[in-house]
Amino acid sequence: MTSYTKERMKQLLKVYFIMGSNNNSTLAPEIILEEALKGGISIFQFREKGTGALKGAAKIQLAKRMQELCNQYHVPFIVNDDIELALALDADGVHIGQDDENAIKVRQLFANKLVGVSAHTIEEVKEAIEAGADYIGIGPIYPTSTKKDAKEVQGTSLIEKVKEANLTIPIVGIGGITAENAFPVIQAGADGVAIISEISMADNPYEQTKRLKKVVFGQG
Ligand SMILES: Cc1ncc(COP(=O)(O)OP(=O)(O)O)c(N)n1
Ligand SMILES: Cc1nc(C(=O)O)sc1CCOP(=O)(O)O
Ligand SMILES: [Mg+2]
Repeated sequence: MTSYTKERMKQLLKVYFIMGSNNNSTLAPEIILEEALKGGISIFQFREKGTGALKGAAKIQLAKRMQELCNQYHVPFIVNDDIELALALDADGVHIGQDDENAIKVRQLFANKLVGVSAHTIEEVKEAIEAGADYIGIGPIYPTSTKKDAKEVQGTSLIEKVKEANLTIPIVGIGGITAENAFPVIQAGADGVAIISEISMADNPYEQTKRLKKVVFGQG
């Protein structure tokens, strides 16, 4: 664990926005991120992967611009998968999946930073806790077309299992989450929702973020 308490971590997970340069429609990624920041996202993950993803200097430059925006709004900036980039930018943390760098090693490398781990079974959740993860990402909750290699849709079943097992690690649900279907994820026991397309492809990312935030706080 880092210096973030579990309670603080749970607050940060409320509306977790994730994006890269290929998740947008007409607006530029930086514009979308700033609108989402104004709308009240609680944490941001830079996830530059998939068709047409930037590489090399272009990727680093975009990451830096997005990090600067997050800093302006005092929102933690997390890097997906790319440990080297996270270290180079002194990011606030990293998110890794089961096919990425080993969680124990990542925990050591990012001793005072946030480490998020994806989990699809209760065993993976327990392993992530053992490795010292600050939070777990559970998904896909609903069908998603954003991640081509997503696992089978599991609804909220694993979230419920984690709560039944009295495991207190902060949880964020991910995959196909919209303002219309977010509340059951919270009701099942997640601390927040992780979103790509519902915000990044929205006509108005600011309004969409505000809508999601209301739902997560039970005011939707
Ligand atoms: C918050 C959050 N949860 C889960 C994931 C998925 O991570 P992973 O399984 O490593 O897949 P990729 O995102 O790397 O394709 C995530 N990124 N964020
Ligand atoms: C990045 C990611 N991880 C998932 C998982 O199940 O671990 S689903 C997913 C894509 C989330 O995008 P959208 O909000 O557009 O469905
Ligand atoms: Mg990954």
